[in-house]
Order: sequence, then C-alpha cells, then structure tokens
Amino acid sequence: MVQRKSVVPPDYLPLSCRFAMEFVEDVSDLRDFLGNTAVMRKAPQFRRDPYLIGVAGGTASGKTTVCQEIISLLGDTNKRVVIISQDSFYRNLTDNELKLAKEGNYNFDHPNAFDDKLFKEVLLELKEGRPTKIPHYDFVTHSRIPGKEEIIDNADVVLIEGILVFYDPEIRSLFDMRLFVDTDSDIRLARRVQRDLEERGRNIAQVLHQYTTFVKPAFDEFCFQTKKFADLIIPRGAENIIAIELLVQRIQEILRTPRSSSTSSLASNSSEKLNGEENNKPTRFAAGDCQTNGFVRPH
Ligand SMILES: Nc1ncnc2c1ncn2[C@@H]1O[C@H](COP(=O)(O)OP(=O)(O)O)[C@@H](O)[C@H]1O
Ligand SMILES: O=c1ccn([C@@H]2O[C@H](COP(=O)(O)O)[C@@H](O)[C@H]2O)c(=O)[nH]1
Repeated sequence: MVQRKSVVPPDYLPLSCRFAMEFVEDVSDLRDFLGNTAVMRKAPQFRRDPYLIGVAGGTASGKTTVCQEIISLLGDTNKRVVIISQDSFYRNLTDNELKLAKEGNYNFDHPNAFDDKLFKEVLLELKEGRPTKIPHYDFVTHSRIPGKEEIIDNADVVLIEGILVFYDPEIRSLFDMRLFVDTDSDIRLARRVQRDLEERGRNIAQVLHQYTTFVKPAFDEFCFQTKKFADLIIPRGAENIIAIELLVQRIQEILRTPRSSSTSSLASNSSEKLNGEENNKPTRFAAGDCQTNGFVRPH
C-alpha cells in the first residue's frame, strides 16, 4: 500500500509521474505504485517554489510587525517562512549624497533611492528557489554592511516588506499576494520619531525635518498611490488581529495547495494584464496529474 508521505526526491523517477514524490515512501513504493511497468529514466531535480508576499505601507506603519505576527500565528509548521526588507536594497551613496544623508537632506523615500536592479534579481532568484544573498543595511551609516549578507535557501513563503515594493511594475508582478498596511499618519510619525531616536541614531530636529521635507511628500506621491495594487489592505497594522488571522488562514490554505511556479507566474502575469491588479488563485494541477502536498516542481 502506498503511503502519502513527503520524501527526499530520488534521482530516478518516471516522467509520467513527476509529481509523485510526496505520495510515496521510497522508490520501491513508487515502483509498486506504478505496477513495476514504467520505464525509469533520469528526471529533473525537484524543488520547492517559494510563495512571495509583498507587504507595502508608509514608514512605521507596522509592516515588519505584521510580518512577524503572521509568522508567529503560522506557529509550528514544517514550512520555512522568512521576512526580507526592501531597505536592504538602498543604493550605495556617493560621498556627496552621504553628506546630505547625514544632515537629513537626502530623499530616502523616492523610488530612485533603491537599487531596483539588484532587488529584482534577488526576487527572481528567490522565486526560482535558488539560494539568495540578502544584503544587510545599516540605517546609522546609510550603507550596506559588507560581508553581513543573509543567505535564504529553501524558503516556502517569503514576506517582502517595504515602502515602495509595489512601485515598479515588474517587481510588483513578482508577488503572489500583495498586502498594504494602512496606519494613520500621526501614529506613524509618532512611532517613527521614537524609533529613529532610539534605533537609528537621529535627533528630533533631523527626524522632523526629513519627515516634512521628504518622507511625507514622497508617501503621498509614491507609496500611497500603490495601495490600489494590494489584494488586501490591513487597516491599523498589527493591531488588526482579525485581518491577520484571516490572512494566516489563507496562507495555511495556500501552503496546503499544490502549485507549480510556471503555472502560477503565468496566472499572476495574465491576471495583472487583464485587471491591472492581481487576483492570483492557488494553482491546481489538471485532473490526472499526480498531486503533491507542497510547492514541488521540476527544475
Ligand atoms: N500595533 C502597534 N502598537 C504599538 N507599536 C507598534 C505597533 N506596530 C508597530 N509598532 C512599533 O512601531 C515601530 C514601527 O513598526 P514597524 O513594524 O517596524 O514598521 P515598518 O516596518 O512599517 O517601518 C516599531 O518600533 C514597532 O515596535
Ligand atoms: O539610511 C536611511 C534609509 C532609510 N531611511 C528611512 O527609512 C524609511 C523606510 O523604512 P521603514 O522601516 O519602512 O520605516 C524611509 O521612510 C526612509 O526615510 C532613513 O531614514 N535612512
């Protein structure tokens, strides 16, 4: 009797049952399953296809806290869920830009402040399930810390948070789900002041000057405009436990649904073209395909 169990994929599998690995306990079970008649030939390697969730919202809206809450509520799962931040992809500054940044006179809230080329490359690598290096950004020195990269490998779900993660259409189209954390701007400013003084080495005059000169105008012009691309808006951020619980249920459902990256990205791109907004449903294999219990697909 073949048991439905997750296994490390064997090197040799019949092509007629490429998605059967998680149904069978080992290759001999697979042979029983196929009645010993299938021609065994070298099959492509299989790997997990990470589900990418973009989390946008203004500064200090609670994007990171919402992501942490999602992970905490997902609880004990055999899935690997990680958070990365768009802040890791701030551009390297010239000497003159660095001088301006230290005076609070550099616009870190404009889309040009980000290295979108690197951000895109990293998201594509993540989407393809390849081990990916994430730079570490230091808000005190306004620069990436050399040699402090984090490697992400084998993730099942990647939460990608940042003020402008939905700004670039190509980057936006890489997300399987898009969330927008919508928190009152007075509350955001209060949190930002406290955080920047405590954690980012700023003084109150700098924070308020940067906020009124760059942060608020750029939020209105760029970040807020991307709210329309969200599949789900979370008013009040992490306080909104009902929204987060519903979201967690949805993610759990998605994690249980078989899915192949090629079909899911096609669905994602075509729905964006049709609707201007993504309406991505978990992809199911056609009847007759062998279903797996996770995001497994051939290389
Ligand atoms: N619901 C909340 N209640 C109180 N403090 C919060 C709440 N959500 C976030 N914070 C605090 O506000 C600051 C900004 O939150 P964070 O999640 O880092 O925002 P973002 O990632 O959007 O910049 C942090 O110091 C965080 O602890
Ligand atoms: O060197 C820097 C880089 C960025 N900022 C500010 O950070 C926020 C984005 O981070 P959140 O965690 O989403 O708040 C952005 O508003 C920049 O103004 C900075 O001050 N210094």
